[in-house]
Amino acid sequence: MPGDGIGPEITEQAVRILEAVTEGTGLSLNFIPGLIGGAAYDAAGHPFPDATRDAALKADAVLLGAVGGPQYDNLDRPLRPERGLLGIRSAMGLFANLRPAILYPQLADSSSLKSEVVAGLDILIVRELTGGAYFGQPRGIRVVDGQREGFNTMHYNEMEIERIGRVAFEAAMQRGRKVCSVDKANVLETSELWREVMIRVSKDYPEVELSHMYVDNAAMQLVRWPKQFDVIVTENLFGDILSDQASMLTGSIGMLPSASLNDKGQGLYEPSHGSAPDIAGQGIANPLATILSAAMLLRYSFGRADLAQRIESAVNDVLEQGLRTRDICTKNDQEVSTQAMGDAMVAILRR
Ligand SMILES: NC(=O)C1=CN([C@@H]2O[C@H](COP(=O)(O)OP(=O)(O)OC[C@H]3O[C@@H](n4cnc5c(N)ncnc54)[C@H](O)[C@@H]3O)[C@@H](O)[C@H]2O)C=CC1
Ligand SMILES: CC(C)CC(=O)C(=O)O
Ligand SMILES: [Mg+2]
Repeated sequence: MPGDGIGPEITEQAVRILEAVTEGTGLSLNFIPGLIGGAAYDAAGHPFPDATRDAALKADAVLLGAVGGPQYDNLDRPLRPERGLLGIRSAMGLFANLRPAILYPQLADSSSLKSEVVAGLDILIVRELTGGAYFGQPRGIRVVDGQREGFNTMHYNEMEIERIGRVAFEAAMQRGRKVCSVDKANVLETSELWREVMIRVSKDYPEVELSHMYVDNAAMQLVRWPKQFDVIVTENLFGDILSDQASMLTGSIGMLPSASLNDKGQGLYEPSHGSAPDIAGQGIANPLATILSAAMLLRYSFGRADLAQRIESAVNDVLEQGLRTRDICTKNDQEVSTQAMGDAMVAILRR
């Protein structure tokens, strides 16, 4: 599902990479195109058409570009492209969003932070994806005392908190065995319950160290000393914001992939960034976040960690060759287009 803006440019490259890496491996992927976001609104009058829903629910995995654009910003809210994305996340029950922020060593100078602050960075943000203010009812704009007032509702029940907690603790068991739960328990009741449930879940994982941090402090700590974190688990809105922030530790938001998983073994894979209308159609978008999301697709939806690693190692190789899209290009590098980055990746994978 390419979606809008740079979506078609970056998914095109990710599909080429998936085709190249699976060649001759016994895994043959059948790609079914799907409309989502503004592209779906233009073609079918809705950002998440029934045909897209049906195809998504039948698929093993969904690869998605991004949705949204200024031409859609004045549509009624239910018809906006972003609602298509929220719709597919909800329809597939994709409650667990994994956003790994890993610094490829060649990009230490592309980060806005000092290289010693980010060198060796490897953190995983586990973001709850189907609850919180993005989905809470009631919501709307109403008139109160003659004034228009916007309102949203944030709520989380114990089941929702527990299941995302378990995802974070299980992930930590495979990594550095530390979970930092980020909340706003000094102010919000949802966070008070969140913290209580995280402590309860942690009892089942005695090898994992659980800590808690308020979200404002977490935003500061992420740029002060990000390597203190292993796994961060947090609710939907906080995770959305903190993951964009963490992306800059890796050099660019164009490097941050994501996997969104449900409890039926299905997944949706998309870069953490949006449709970047400011650079759409220019052939300069970084396709690596989407390509790394395709690697996550092979790992989580097809059990092919071997193929995922081949893609990740090819990303390392193209960076080693000095190839950079504009967002990660510093003065000694060779700037290449979205397509040329894809070409270089395919050449490495077919070698
Ligand atoms: N998952 C999704 O589909 C998301 C969609 N959006 C939508 O995207 C549209 C634009 O939103 P923004 O806030 O501007 O966020 P954005 O993530 O699209 O762009 C932010 C900045 O990062 C740059 N950027 C993003 N991806 C890049 C890439 N792969 N290579 C190089 N540079 C890249 C953009 O050029 C822009 O300067 C809006 O309509 C928004 O609602 C925003 C976030 C997520
Ligand atoms: C556009 C939003 C629905 C989502 C978002 O910003 C994200 O998932 O990162
Ligand atoms: Mg976001």
